[in-house]
Amino acid sequence: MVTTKLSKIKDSNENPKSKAASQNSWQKVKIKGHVISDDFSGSLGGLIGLEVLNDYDPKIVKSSTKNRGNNKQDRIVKKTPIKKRKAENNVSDSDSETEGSSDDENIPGVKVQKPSKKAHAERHAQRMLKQREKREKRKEIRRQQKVDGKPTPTAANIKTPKDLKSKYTPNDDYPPDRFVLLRPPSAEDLEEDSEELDEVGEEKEANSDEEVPELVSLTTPAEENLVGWNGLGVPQPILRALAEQGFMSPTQIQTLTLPAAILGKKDILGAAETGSGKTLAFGIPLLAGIMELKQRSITSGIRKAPRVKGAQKTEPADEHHELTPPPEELDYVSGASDEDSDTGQQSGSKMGPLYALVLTPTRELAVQVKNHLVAAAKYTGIKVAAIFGGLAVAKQERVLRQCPEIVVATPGRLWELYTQGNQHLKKIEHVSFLVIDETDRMVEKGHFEELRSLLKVLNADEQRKQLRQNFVYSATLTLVHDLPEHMQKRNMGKRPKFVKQTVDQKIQGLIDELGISQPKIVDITSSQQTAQTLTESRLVCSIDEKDYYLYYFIQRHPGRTIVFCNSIDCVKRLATLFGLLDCNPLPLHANMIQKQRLKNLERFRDNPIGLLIATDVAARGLDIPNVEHVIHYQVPRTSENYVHRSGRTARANKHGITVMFMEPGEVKNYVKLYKTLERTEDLPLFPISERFLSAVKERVNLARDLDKEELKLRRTQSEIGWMKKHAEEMDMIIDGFNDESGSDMDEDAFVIERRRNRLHVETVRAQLCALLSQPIFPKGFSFRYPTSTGQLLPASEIAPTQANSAVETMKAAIEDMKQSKKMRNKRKHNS
Ligand SMILES: Nc1ncnc2c1ncn2[C@@H]1O[C@H](COP(=O)(O)OP(=O)(O)OP(=O)(O)O)[C@@H](O)[C@H]1O
Repeated sequence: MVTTKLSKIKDSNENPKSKAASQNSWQKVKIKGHVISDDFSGSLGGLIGLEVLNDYDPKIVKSSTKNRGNNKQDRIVKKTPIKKRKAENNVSDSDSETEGSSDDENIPGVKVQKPSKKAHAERHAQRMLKQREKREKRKEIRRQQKVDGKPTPTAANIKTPKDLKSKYTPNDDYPPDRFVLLRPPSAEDLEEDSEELDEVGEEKEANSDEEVPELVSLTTPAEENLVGWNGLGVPQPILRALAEQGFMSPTQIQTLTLPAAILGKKDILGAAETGSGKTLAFGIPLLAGIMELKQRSITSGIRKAPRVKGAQKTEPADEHHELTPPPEELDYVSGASDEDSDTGQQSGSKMGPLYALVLTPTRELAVQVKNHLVAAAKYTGIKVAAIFGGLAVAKQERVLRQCPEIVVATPGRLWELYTQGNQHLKKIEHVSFLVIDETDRMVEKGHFEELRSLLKVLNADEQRKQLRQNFVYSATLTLVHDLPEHMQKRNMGKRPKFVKQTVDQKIQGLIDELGISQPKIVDITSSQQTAQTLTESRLVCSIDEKDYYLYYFIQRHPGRTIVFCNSIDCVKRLATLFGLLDCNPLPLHANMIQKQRLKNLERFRDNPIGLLIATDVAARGLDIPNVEHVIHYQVPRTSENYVHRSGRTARANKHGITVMFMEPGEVKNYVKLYKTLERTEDLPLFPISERFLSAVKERVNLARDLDKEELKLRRTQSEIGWMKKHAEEMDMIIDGFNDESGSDMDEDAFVIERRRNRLHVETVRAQLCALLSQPIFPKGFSFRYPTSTGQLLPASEIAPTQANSAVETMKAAIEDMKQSKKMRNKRKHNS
């Protein structure tokens, strides 16, 4: 049983009468069981609610009492009764800047010495004098600022509890800087001594005998918004970096998982829609955990492991890890190589542990996750590196010699380097944090065999496995499939042989496979699986017409667009065709060299009307801002692919649209997908204005023609090249092969044919060029499409600014469909 001041807050909130009564003194109450600190300091970082503690590490409960003497920060935000403040000031007068806490009275051994009236009057006079001087000084500063221009408040100059530490108190026991900033000071405040905060209270105290008001007016609205992160345990340096990126409050998945991950040290299995901020949901706990381990000078094991029978006690790895190469073996020269940028902030020691391993299914995603972590780690000094295939092994080994504390990797390259005996990667055996992003994809059978090998290494030691904190995330973690057809057929008898896997079974399978011990499962995916802000649609056509509709869509609705195909060949063909149509397509598939893949992504990011044509290699995780459209050129093979492809748009609460192109042969796949996603209604049809299709077809047909002719020419060219090469080798001269001029001397039919081909190509290209210079849609064109009642929807129903927006067009069409359905029902009812 512990006495706390928790009751006062509860009382004052709930009952106005008791509020008045309790304002003058804290009510001591007895609470059975665990007590949670209600303050916003201490290792709880502003925890929490009683109910959540059941899930948390017992350390937290202990620390709530341990840190009671250090509750500095709540003074900034809470109202303190003036009489109590007076007593506190008297107590702490000798270390004048330290404001007393009401809790101090409860600390055994603290004696309150009552001063004489005279001494009090003297001190009061001194204080008043000092305040007057300060006021003058402040006025002078403000005058100066008016002349020079005011400093703008930025996240960088937000005053933190740590910043205030030296000014408020010389107490060395001030809690570590893992506290949420509750009331960041304003720019003006930055110019003044934090001592003033006390004095403002004192000044008021001198003038009136009322309560000291909350010191809230010193903040800017932007900084105040950071309060959204309160109570989640996010350390201040991370918070500062988040504020800089404009992340003023957590997303839902972050709110739900961060306390359990940071404060409870729980394993997390998280499922949330695409673009909902899952990367930081695991990124922040990684960084916070590493900061904590560094503070505690421990290199491995973020949490206490339960004792395993028969297992030997694992000694924590020491600070200078034995597997870290000695400095003389390092050939890294600071600033001399481009690997600098790959490890985020690269400075200081090359000796160091590997705290965290993040595994991703694709190389692009590894780079992106690394970048997210580097941005969030800006003020922590934690180094992050990405290791993935397609780049030179030697380069990546150099990166690893700098001992990044977090390694983000694809399983293949990681395993390759590990088995080659890389010294830094050897440390994965006792890594403190493991993240498996896009987990459902990573553990799919037949993929990422290296992951299984890695898991064997990671889980080899039971004790270490228990010490490790695991994070498992995906948008489709809890998506379960119907039984395949052949199993359904075999289930026809009385007793079904096969049963559909449940969500719980799927989760349990993951827990067993990954060796997770203390999971907290958070599933906030909606029943439709895709983002709430996504508008979904489909377009039914023949295979041949798909190119027309794609060109129509791109021309009609300019905007950043990703086109997904099921095969590399399809990507290549479309990239060539749309290149000829001057759409500047950027292909992305697994057969491209890695540098080109990354370059194309960069270009796509930079172009607001960029067109990326990709296989499913780009389906998962890629966070490209403001992708407006996702086109499924072919119906995806799995529901997961549909959800992830579609999730490249409508991210972070932005709006986006997906259009699925469907030819009759793909209906079967569509139905399967529709069932798995538990849809009850067909996807609505995307509206097309037929009157422009002939112009579209003409251009696309010419481009196809040109493509064919160019291919023919390339083939003959390469044939000639081959023959020429062999003729030269044999020292032979073959008529016409050297001729590129088209002179009359050529009688050879082969040469004449070649010249004709070239001429045809040039003619078609000129025709296409002329057509492409004309717009398909006249300037100022307002979209009118046939409604479900067969009439044209008046253009006035779509705002002119939104006339080009595919989302708005689709929304208007959906609305129209609803209206006509209503009308039909009404007519039925009347008749
Ligand atoms: N607290 C926040 N406030 C505002 N934006 C945020 C916040 N956290 C993350 N974001 C932004 O939201 C976007 C999506 O985040 P992220 O890539 O982590 O999504 P995700 O859930 O992992 O998506 P996917 O399932 O597609 O991988 C990113 O641009 C990220 O910077």
